[in-house]
Amino acid sequence: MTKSGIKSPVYFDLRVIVSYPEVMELITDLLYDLALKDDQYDHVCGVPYTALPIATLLGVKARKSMLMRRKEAKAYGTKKMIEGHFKKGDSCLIIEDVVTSGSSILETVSDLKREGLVANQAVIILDREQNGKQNLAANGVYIKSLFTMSEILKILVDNEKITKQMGIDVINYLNDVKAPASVPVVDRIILPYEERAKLAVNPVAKQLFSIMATKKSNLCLSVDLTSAVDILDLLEKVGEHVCLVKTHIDIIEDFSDNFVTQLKQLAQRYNFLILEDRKFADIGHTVSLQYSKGVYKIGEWADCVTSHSLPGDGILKALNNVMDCANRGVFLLAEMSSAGNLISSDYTEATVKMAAKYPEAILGFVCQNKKTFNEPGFIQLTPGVQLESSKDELGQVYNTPEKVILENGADVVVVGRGIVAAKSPETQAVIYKDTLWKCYMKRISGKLE
Ligand SMILES: O=c1ccn([C@@H]2O[C@H](COP(=O)(O)O)[C@@H](O)[C@H]2O)c(=O)[nH]1
Repeated sequence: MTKSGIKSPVYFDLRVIVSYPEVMELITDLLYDLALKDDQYDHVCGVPYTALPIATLLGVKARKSMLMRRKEAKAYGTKKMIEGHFKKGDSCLIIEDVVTSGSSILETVSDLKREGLVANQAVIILDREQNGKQNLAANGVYIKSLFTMSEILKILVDNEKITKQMGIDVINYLNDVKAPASVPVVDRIILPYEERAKLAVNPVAKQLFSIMATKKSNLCLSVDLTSAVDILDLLEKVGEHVCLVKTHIDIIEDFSDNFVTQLKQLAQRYNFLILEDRKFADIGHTVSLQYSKGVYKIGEWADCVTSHSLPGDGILKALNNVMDCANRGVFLLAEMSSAGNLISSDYTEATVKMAAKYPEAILGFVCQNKKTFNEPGFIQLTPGVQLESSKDELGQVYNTPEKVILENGADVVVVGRGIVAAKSPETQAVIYKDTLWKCYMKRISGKLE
Protein backbone atom coordinates (compact mmCIF):
# COMPACT_ATOMS: atom_id res chain seq x y z
CA MET A 1 0.00 0.00 0.00
CA THR A 2 1.46 3.42 -0.96
CA LYS A 3 1.13 6.54 1.24
CA SER A 4 -1.80 7.71 -0.91
CA GLY A 5 -3.77 4.57 -0.01
CA ILE A 6 -3.42 3.01 -3.45
CA LYS A 7 -2.97 -0.78 -3.45
CA SER A 8 -0.03 -1.50 -5.66
CA PRO A 9 1.52 -4.70 -7.05
CA VAL A 10 4.82 -2.83 -7.27
CA TYR A 11 6.62 -0.95 -4.55
CA PHE A 12 10.00 0.76 -4.65
CA ASP A 13 11.57 1.18 -1.23
CA LEU A 14 14.18 3.88 -1.72
CA ARG A 15 14.73 4.24 2.03
CA VAL A 16 17.38 1.53 1.80
CA ILE A 17 19.63 3.53 -0.52
CA VAL A 18 21.19 5.31 2.48
CA SER A 19 23.07 2.06 3.10
CA TYR A 20 24.78 2.24 -0.31
CA PRO A 21 27.18 5.19 -0.52
CA GLU A 22 27.99 4.65 -4.19
CA VAL A 23 24.25 4.66 -5.06
CA MET A 24 23.74 7.82 -2.98
CA GLU A 25 26.63 9.46 -4.81
CA LEU A 26 25.37 8.46 -8.25
CA ILE A 27 21.82 9.64 -7.52
CA THR A 28 23.15 12.95 -6.20
CA ASP A 29 25.19 13.48 -9.37
CA LEU A 30 22.23 12.64 -11.61
CA LEU A 31 19.82 14.88 -9.70
CA TYR A 32 22.38 17.69 -9.75
CA ASP A 33 22.76 17.44 -13.54
CA LEU A 34 18.99 17.32 -13.98
CA ALA A 35 17.96 20.21 -11.80
CA LEU A 36 20.79 22.25 -10.36
CA LYS A 37 23.57 22.48 -12.91
CA ASP A 38 21.82 25.05 -15.11
CA ASP A 39 19.13 26.45 -12.81
CA GLN A 40 19.53 28.84 -9.93
CA TYR A 41 17.87 28.33 -6.56
CA ASP A 42 18.66 29.88 -3.20
CA HIS A 43 17.95 26.67 -1.24
CA VAL A 44 17.17 22.99 -1.49
CA CYS A 45 14.64 21.27 0.76
CA GLY A 46 14.04 17.53 1.07
CA VAL A 47 10.56 16.10 1.68
CA PRO A 48 10.85 14.27 5.02
CA TYR A 49 12.22 11.69 5.58
CA THR A 50 13.66 9.60 2.74
CA ALA A 51 14.74 12.61 0.69
CA LEU A 52 16.52 14.39 3.56
CA PRO A 53 19.95 12.73 3.12
CA ILE A 54 19.72 13.18 -0.66
CA ALA A 55 18.89 16.88 -0.20
CA THR A 56 21.88 17.19 2.13
CA LEU A 57 24.25 15.68 -0.42
CA LEU A 58 22.78 17.81 -3.22
CA GLY A 59 23.04 20.98 -1.14
CA VAL A 60 26.69 20.25 -0.43
CA LYS A 61 27.48 19.37 -4.07
CA ALA A 62 25.73 22.48 -5.42
CA ARG A 63 27.01 24.69 -2.59
CA LYS A 64 23.40 25.63 -1.84
CA SER A 65 21.88 26.23 1.54
CA MET A 66 19.58 23.47 2.73
CA LEU A 67 16.27 24.05 4.50
CA MET A 68 14.66 21.38 6.66
CA ARG A 69 10.91 21.03 6.92
CA ARG A 70 9.66 19.60 10.18
CA LYS A 71 6.75 17.21 10.04
CA GLU A 72 5.28 18.77 13.20
CA ALA A 73 6.10 22.17 14.72
CA LYS A 74 8.18 21.90 17.90
CA ALA A 75 6.13 22.34 21.07
CA TYR A 76 8.96 24.39 22.59
CA GLY A 77 11.62 26.86 21.45
CA THR A 78 11.19 28.49 18.03
CA LYS A 79 8.12 26.42 16.94
CA LYS A 80 9.39 26.78 13.39
CA MET A 81 8.19 24.48 10.61
CA ILE A 82 11.16 25.37 8.39
CA GLU A 83 14.67 25.25 9.85
CA GLY A 84 17.58 27.10 8.27
CA HIS A 85 18.41 30.65 7.25
CA PHE A 86 16.30 32.22 4.50
CA LYS A 87 14.43 35.37 3.59
CA LYS A 88 11.02 35.96 2.03
CA GLY A 89 11.07 35.61 -1.77
CA ASP A 90 14.02 33.16 -1.76
CA SER A 91 13.59 30.28 -4.20
CA CYS A 92 13.74 26.68 -3.07
CA LEU A 93 14.09 23.45 -5.06
CA ILE A 94 12.22 20.55 -3.48
CA ILE A 95 13.79 17.08 -3.45
CA GLU A 96 11.70 13.90 -3.20
CA ASP A 97 12.33 10.19 -3.73
CA VAL A 98 9.08 8.80 -5.16
CA VAL A 99 5.95 10.61 -6.35
CA THR A 100 2.61 8.84 -6.48
CA SER A 101 -0.13 11.44 -5.92
CA GLY A 102 2.17 14.37 -5.19
CA SER A 103 0.56 15.04 -1.80
CA SER A 104 3.83 14.90 0.21
CA ILE A 105 5.44 17.46 -2.06
CA LEU A 106 2.38 19.70 -1.76
CA GLU A 107 2.58 19.56 2.07
CA THR A 108 6.19 20.72 1.88
CA VAL A 109 5.32 23.41 -0.70
CA SER A 110 2.55 24.68 1.53
CA ASP A 111 4.89 25.09 4.56
CA LEU A 112 7.58 26.74 2.44
CA LYS A 113 5.05 29.17 0.90
CA ARG A 114 3.69 30.03 4.35
CA GLU A 115 7.19 31.31 5.17
CA GLY A 116 7.21 33.44 2.00
CA LEU A 117 9.53 31.13 0.04
CA VAL A 118 9.02 30.52 -3.67
CA ALA A 119 8.65 26.76 -4.14
CA ASN A 120 7.36 25.65 -7.50
CA GLN A 121 9.97 23.22 -8.81
CA ALA A 122 10.78 19.74 -7.56
CA VAL A 123 13.23 17.09 -8.61
CA ILE A 124 12.48 13.46 -7.86
CA ILE A 125 14.02 10.06 -8.36
CA LEU A 126 10.95 8.10 -9.48
CA ASP A 127 7.62 9.19 -10.95
CA ARG A 128 5.16 6.33 -10.50
CA GLU A 129 3.05 7.91 -13.28
CA GLN A 130 -0.15 7.79 -11.24
CA ASN A 131 -1.22 11.41 -11.71
CA GLY A 132 1.29 12.93 -9.27
CA LYS A 133 2.88 15.06 -12.00
CA GLN A 134 -0.53 16.32 -13.15
CA ASN A 135 -1.75 17.00 -9.56
CA LEU A 136 1.39 18.96 -8.87
CA ALA A 137 1.24 20.95 -12.11
CA ALA A 138 -2.39 21.83 -11.36
CA ASN A 139 -1.09 23.33 -8.11
CA GLY A 140 1.68 25.22 -9.88
CA VAL A 141 4.50 22.81 -8.96
CA TYR A 142 6.56 21.32 -11.77
CA ILE A 143 8.64 18.17 -11.41
CA LYS A 144 11.63 16.73 -13.17
CA SER A 145 12.19 13.02 -12.58
CA LEU A 146 15.23 10.80 -13.03
CA PHE A 147 13.03 7.83 -13.92
CA THR A 148 9.42 7.04 -14.66
CA MET A 149 7.90 3.74 -13.65
CA SER A 150 7.58 2.61 -17.28
CA GLU A 151 11.28 3.31 -17.87
CA ILE A 152 12.24 1.25 -14.80
CA LEU A 153 9.95 -1.60 -15.86
CA LYS A 154 11.53 -1.65 -19.31
CA ILE A 155 15.00 -1.85 -17.76
CA LEU A 156 13.87 -4.69 -15.47
CA VAL A 157 12.25 -6.64 -18.32
CA ASP A 158 15.17 -6.06 -20.73
CA ASN A 159 17.61 -7.34 -18.09
CA GLU A 160 15.34 -10.31 -17.25
CA LYS A 161 14.92 -9.19 -13.65
CA ILE A 162 11.16 -9.57 -14.04
CA THR A 163 9.11 -11.46 -16.63
CA LYS A 164 7.60 -9.71 -19.63
CA GLN A 165 4.14 -10.68 -18.32
CA MET A 166 4.86 -9.07 -14.96
CA GLY A 167 5.94 -5.88 -16.80
CA ILE A 168 2.67 -5.88 -18.78
CA ASP A 169 0.60 -6.49 -15.61
CA VAL A 170 2.22 -3.56 -13.85
CA ILE A 171 1.77 -1.24 -16.86
CA ASN A 172 -1.91 -2.24 -17.02
CA TYR A 173 -2.23 -1.57 -13.32
CA LEU A 174 -0.60 1.86 -13.77
CA ASN A 175 -3.03 2.71 -16.55
CA ASP A 176 -6.02 1.63 -14.44
CA VAL A 177 -5.14 3.01 -11.03
CA LYS A 178 -4.46 6.70 -10.88
CA ALA A 179 -4.22 8.69 -7.69
CA PRO A 180 -7.20 10.88 -6.92
CA ALA A 181 -6.50 14.57 -6.47
CA SER A 182 -5.46 13.91 -2.88
CA VAL A 183 -5.01 17.55 -1.99
CA PRO A 184 -7.85 19.71 -3.23
CA VAL A 185 -6.65 21.84 -6.09
CA VAL A 186 -7.34 25.49 -5.36
CA ASP A 187 -9.33 26.55 -8.39
CA ARG A 188 -8.25 30.11 -9.15
CA ILE A 189 -11.47 30.66 -11.07
CA ILE A 190 -13.63 30.71 -7.95
CA LEU A 191 -11.21 32.57 -5.66
CA PRO A 192 -11.98 36.28 -5.12
CA TYR A 193 -9.32 38.78 -6.21
CA GLU A 194 -8.69 39.78 -2.55
CA GLU A 195 -7.67 36.19 -1.74
CA ARG A 196 -5.55 35.91 -4.85
CA ALA A 197 -3.72 39.12 -3.95
CA LYS A 198 -2.40 37.26 -0.88
CA LEU A 199 -1.15 34.40 -3.08
CA ALA A 200 0.61 36.54 -5.69
CA VAL A 201 4.40 36.63 -5.48
CA ASN A 202 5.02 39.66 -7.72
CA PRO A 203 4.06 42.89 -5.86
CA VAL A 204 2.52 44.49 -9.00
CA ALA A 205 0.24 41.46 -9.37
CA LYS A 206 -0.79 41.92 -5.71
CA GLN A 207 -1.47 45.59 -6.42
CA LEU A 208 -3.52 44.84 -9.55
CA PHE A 209 -5.67 42.29 -7.68
CA SER A 210 -6.25 44.87 -4.91
CA ILE A 211 -7.11 47.67 -7.38
CA MET A 212 -9.65 45.38 -9.07
CA ALA A 213 -11.26 44.54 -5.74
CA THR A 214 -11.32 48.20 -4.60
CA LYS A 215 -12.54 49.73 -7.87
CA LYS A 216 -14.81 46.78 -8.70
CA SER A 217 -13.31 46.83 -12.17
CA ASN A 218 -11.52 44.11 -14.12
CA LEU A 219 -11.43 46.23 -17.25
CA CYS A 220 -8.13 46.97 -18.97
CA LEU A 221 -8.44 49.72 -21.55
CA SER A 222 -6.18 49.40 -24.58
CA VAL A 223 -5.57 53.02 -25.60
CA ASP A 224 -4.59 52.30 -29.19
CA LEU A 225 -4.63 55.94 -30.32
CA THR A 226 -1.80 57.70 -32.10
CA SER A 227 -2.12 61.11 -30.44
CA ALA A 228 -0.84 61.73 -26.91
CA VAL A 229 -3.45 64.46 -26.37
CA ASP A 230 -6.28 62.13 -27.38
CA ILE A 231 -5.02 59.44 -25.01
CA LEU A 232 -4.81 61.82 -22.07
CA ASP A 233 -8.29 63.24 -22.88
CA LEU A 234 -9.74 59.76 -23.03
CA LEU A 235 -8.16 58.73 -19.74
CA GLU A 236 -9.54 61.86 -18.02
CA LYS A 237 -12.98 60.51 -18.96
CA VAL A 238 -12.60 56.79 -18.31
CA GLY A 239 -9.71 56.50 -15.82
CA GLU A 240 -12.03 55.94 -12.86
CA HIS A 241 -13.57 52.86 -14.52
CA VAL A 242 -10.45 50.86 -15.34
CA CYS A 243 -7.91 48.88 -13.33
CA LEU A 244 -5.24 48.82 -16.03
CA VAL A 245 -4.35 50.98 -19.04
CA LYS A 246 -2.53 49.25 -21.88
CA THR A 247 -0.34 51.29 -24.21
CA HIS A 248 1.51 50.71 -27.48
CA ILE A 249 3.96 53.52 -26.92
CA ASP A 250 5.53 53.19 -30.38
CA ILE A 251 2.30 54.16 -32.20
CA ILE A 252 2.14 57.61 -30.58
CA GLU A 253 3.21 60.28 -33.06
CA ASP A 254 3.77 63.13 -30.58
CA PHE A 255 5.42 61.11 -27.79
CA SER A 256 7.26 63.21 -25.19
CA ASP A 257 8.50 62.90 -21.63
CA ASN A 258 5.68 65.24 -20.69
CA PHE A 259 3.16 62.68 -21.98
CA VAL A 260 4.65 60.10 -19.61
CA THR A 261 4.51 62.54 -16.69
CA GLN A 262 0.83 63.27 -17.35
CA LEU A 263 0.01 59.60 -17.86
CA LYS A 264 1.59 58.77 -14.50
CA GLN A 265 -0.36 61.59 -12.83
CA LEU A 266 -3.63 60.21 -14.23
CA ALA A 267 -2.66 56.71 -13.06
CA GLN A 268 -2.11 58.11 -9.58
CA ARG A 269 -5.32 60.16 -9.56
CA TYR A 270 -7.59 57.38 -10.85
CA ASN A 271 -5.74 54.44 -9.29
CA PHE A 272 -4.90 52.35 -12.33
CA LEU A 273 -1.70 50.61 -13.42
CA ILE A 274 0.06 51.00 -16.76
CA LEU A 275 0.90 48.06 -19.03
CA GLU A 276 3.15 48.69 -22.03
CA ASP A 277 2.19 45.99 -24.54
CA ARG A 278 5.72 45.85 -25.99
CA LYS A 279 5.64 42.10 -26.64
CA PHE A 280 9.41 41.72 -26.27
CA ALA A 281 10.68 38.88 -28.44
CA ASP A 282 14.45 39.20 -28.87
CA ILE A 283 17.53 37.73 -27.20
CA GLY A 284 17.97 38.66 -23.54
CA HIS A 285 20.69 41.26 -24.10
CA THR A 286 18.69 43.22 -26.69
CA VAL A 287 15.55 43.06 -24.56
CA SER A 288 17.38 44.52 -21.53
CA LEU A 289 18.29 47.50 -23.75
CA GLN A 290 14.82 47.79 -25.29
CA TYR A 291 13.35 47.79 -21.77
CA SER A 292 15.57 50.43 -20.22
CA LYS A 293 17.08 52.58 -23.00
CA GLY A 294 16.06 54.30 -26.24
CA VAL A 295 13.49 57.06 -26.65
CA TYR A 296 10.79 55.43 -24.56
CA LYS A 297 12.68 54.17 -21.49
CA ILE A 298 9.79 51.82 -20.80
CA GLY A 299 11.22 50.57 -17.51
CA GLU A 300 10.98 54.05 -16.00
CA TRP A 301 7.21 54.39 -16.27
CA ALA A 302 5.41 51.13 -17.17
CA ASP A 303 4.31 49.14 -14.13
CA CYS A 304 4.30 46.06 -16.33
CA VAL A 305 5.14 44.89 -19.83
CA THR A 306 4.26 41.99 -22.10
CA SER A 307 6.82 39.55 -23.41
CA HIS A 308 6.89 36.55 -25.71
CA SER A 309 8.54 33.36 -24.47
CA LEU A 310 9.72 32.44 -27.99
CA PRO A 311 13.44 33.24 -27.52
CA GLY A 312 13.73 30.96 -24.44
CA ASP A 313 14.11 31.80 -20.79
CA GLY A 314 17.03 34.20 -21.42
CA ILE A 315 14.37 36.83 -22.13
CA LEU A 316 12.92 36.39 -18.64
CA LYS A 317 16.35 36.25 -17.08
CA ALA A 318 17.12 39.59 -18.77
CA LEU A 319 13.88 41.24 -17.67
CA ASN A 320 14.27 39.81 -14.19
CA ASN A 321 17.78 41.32 -13.99
CA VAL A 322 16.98 44.72 -15.47
CA MET A 323 13.61 45.24 -13.73
CA ASP A 324 13.01 46.25 -10.15
CA CYS A 325 10.70 43.32 -9.36
CA ALA A 326 9.32 45.10 -6.28
CA ASN A 327 7.61 47.64 -8.59
CA ARG A 328 7.58 46.04 -12.02
CA GLY A 329 6.45 42.82 -13.67
CA VAL A 330 5.82 40.88 -16.85
CA PHE A 331 2.77 39.34 -18.50
CA LEU A 332 3.99 36.43 -20.60
CA LEU A 333 2.17 35.70 -23.88
CA ALA A 334 1.02 32.10 -23.72
CA GLU A 335 -1.71 32.38 -26.36
CA MET A 336 -2.99 34.97 -28.84
CA SER A 337 -6.46 36.10 -29.84
CA SER A 338 -5.84 36.32 -33.57
CA ALA A 339 -7.07 33.66 -36.00
CA GLY A 340 -4.38 31.41 -37.45
CA ASN A 341 -1.69 32.33 -34.94
CA LEU A 342 1.10 29.75 -34.77
CA ILE A 343 1.11 29.14 -31.02
CA SER A 344 0.67 25.42 -30.27
CA SER A 345 -0.46 23.78 -27.03
CA ASP A 346 3.14 22.59 -26.42
CA TYR A 347 4.37 26.17 -26.76
CA THR A 348 1.72 27.37 -24.29
CA GLU A 349 2.64 24.66 -21.80
CA ALA A 350 6.35 25.43 -22.09
CA THR A 351 5.61 29.13 -21.58
CA VAL A 352 3.79 28.45 -18.31
CA LYS A 353 6.63 26.24 -17.12
CA MET A 354 9.14 28.93 -18.00
CA ALA A 355 7.23 31.48 -15.92
CA ALA A 356 7.40 29.21 -12.89
CA LYS A 357 11.16 29.78 -12.84
CA TYR A 358 10.77 33.54 -12.35
CA PRO A 359 7.67 33.90 -10.15
CA GLU A 360 8.93 37.15 -8.62
CA ALA A 361 8.95 38.79 -12.08
CA ILE A 362 5.71 37.38 -13.49
CA LEU A 363 2.24 38.88 -13.04
CA GLY A 364 0.54 36.27 -15.17
CA PHE A 365 -0.25 35.32 -18.74
CA VAL A 366 -1.82 36.87 -21.80
CA CYS A 367 -4.00 33.93 -22.75
CA GLN A 368 -7.41 32.76 -23.86
CA ASN A 369 -8.09 29.60 -21.82
CA LYS A 370 -8.76 28.83 -18.19
CA LYS A 371 -6.78 25.60 -18.40
CA THR A 372 -3.64 27.42 -19.51
CA PHE A 373 -2.55 27.75 -15.87
CA ASN A 374 -4.02 27.31 -12.42
CA GLU A 375 -1.62 29.10 -10.06
CA PRO A 376 -4.03 31.48 -8.28
CA GLY A 377 -1.32 34.09 -7.71
CA PHE A 378 -1.00 34.64 -11.48
CA ILE A 379 -3.41 36.80 -13.52
CA GLN A 380 -5.08 35.83 -16.80
CA LEU A 381 -5.13 38.86 -19.09
CA THR A 382 -7.44 38.25 -22.06
CA PRO A 383 -7.67 40.49 -25.14
CA GLY A 384 -10.04 40.05 -28.08
CA VAL A 385 -13.24 41.11 -26.32
CA GLN A 386 -16.32 43.03 -27.49
CA LEU A 387 -19.96 42.95 -26.39
CA GLU A 388 -20.86 40.77 -29.41
CA SER A 389 -18.65 37.97 -30.78
CA SER A 390 -17.20 39.02 -34.11
CA LYS A 391 -13.96 39.37 -36.09
CA ASP A 392 -12.14 42.26 -37.70
CA GLU A 393 -10.82 42.18 -41.23
CA LEU A 394 -7.23 41.51 -40.08
CA GLY A 395 -7.74 38.36 -38.05
CA GLN A 396 -8.66 39.69 -34.60
CA VAL A 397 -11.27 37.42 -32.99
CA TYR A 398 -13.70 38.88 -30.43
CA ASN A 399 -15.43 36.89 -27.72
CA THR A 400 -18.09 38.23 -25.35
CA PRO A 401 -17.45 39.19 -21.69
CA GLU A 402 -19.58 36.21 -20.58
CA LYS A 403 -17.54 33.77 -22.65
CA VAL A 404 -14.11 35.02 -21.63
CA ILE A 405 -14.84 35.35 -17.92
CA LEU A 406 -17.28 32.54 -17.21
CA GLU A 407 -16.00 29.93 -19.65
CA ASN A 408 -12.45 30.91 -20.49
CA GLY A 409 -11.16 32.09 -17.10
CA ALA A 410 -10.18 35.72 -17.86
CA ASP A 411 -9.26 37.75 -14.77
CA VAL A 412 -8.53 41.07 -16.47
CA VAL A 413 -10.21 41.77 -19.80
CA VAL A 414 -8.58 43.94 -22.46
CA VAL A 415 -10.93 46.12 -24.51
CA GLY A 416 -9.59 48.42 -27.20
CA ARG A 417 -11.75 49.53 -30.10
CA GLY A 418 -14.92 48.42 -28.29
CA ILE A 419 -14.43 51.55 -26.15
CA VAL A 420 -11.92 53.73 -27.98
CA ALA A 421 -13.86 53.76 -31.26
CA ALA A 422 -17.28 54.19 -29.63
CA LYS A 423 -19.30 57.43 -30.05
CA SER A 424 -19.19 57.92 -26.31
CA PRO A 425 -16.17 56.06 -24.91
CA GLU A 426 -17.18 57.07 -21.38
CA THR A 427 -20.66 55.50 -21.61
CA GLN A 428 -19.17 52.43 -23.27
CA ALA A 429 -16.46 52.07 -20.61
CA VAL A 430 -19.14 52.00 -17.89
CA ILE A 431 -21.10 49.35 -19.82
CA TYR A 432 -17.99 47.17 -20.22
CA LYS A 433 -16.94 47.69 -16.62
CA ASP A 434 -20.37 46.72 -15.23
CA THR A 435 -20.82 43.76 -17.57
CA LEU A 436 -17.34 42.36 -16.86
CA TRP A 437 -17.72 42.79 -13.11
CA LYS A 438 -21.13 41.09 -13.11
CA CYS A 439 -19.58 38.10 -14.89
CA TYR A 440 -16.76 37.93 -12.34
CA MET A 441 -19.23 38.09 -9.42
CA LYS A 442 -21.25 35.29 -10.99
CA ARG A 443 -18.09 33.24 -11.40
CA ILE A 444 -16.90 33.52 -7.82
CA SER A 445 -20.39 32.83 -6.46
CA GLY A 446 -20.17 29.50 -8.31
CA LYS A 447 -23.31 30.21 -10.36
CA LEU A 448 -21.86 29.02 -13.62
CA GLU A 449 -24.29 27.56 -16.09
O1 LIG B 1 -3.34 38.06 -28.31
C1 LIG B 1 -3.38 39.29 -28.26
C2 LIG B 1 -2.43 40.05 -27.59
C3 LIG B 1 -2.57 41.40 -27.54
N1 LIG B 1 -3.59 42.03 -28.14
C4 LIG B 1 -3.68 43.52 -28.02
O2 LIG B 1 -4.90 43.87 -27.36
C5 LIG B 1 -5.51 44.98 -27.99
C6 LIG B 1 -6.85 44.58 -28.51
O3 LIG B 1 -7.49 45.68 -29.13
P1 LIG B 1 -8.96 45.58 -29.77
O4 LIG B 1 -9.16 46.93 -30.38
O5 LIG B 1 -9.89 45.30 -28.64
O6 LIG B 1 -8.95 44.52 -30.80
C7 LIG B 1 -4.54 45.46 -29.05
O7 LIG B 1 -3.74 46.47 -28.51
C8 LIG B 1 -3.67 44.26 -29.35
O8 LIG B 1 -2.34 44.62 -29.69
C9 LIG B 1 -4.54 41.30 -28.80
O9 LIG B 1 -5.52 41.84 -29.37
N2 LIG B 1 -4.41 39.95 -28.86
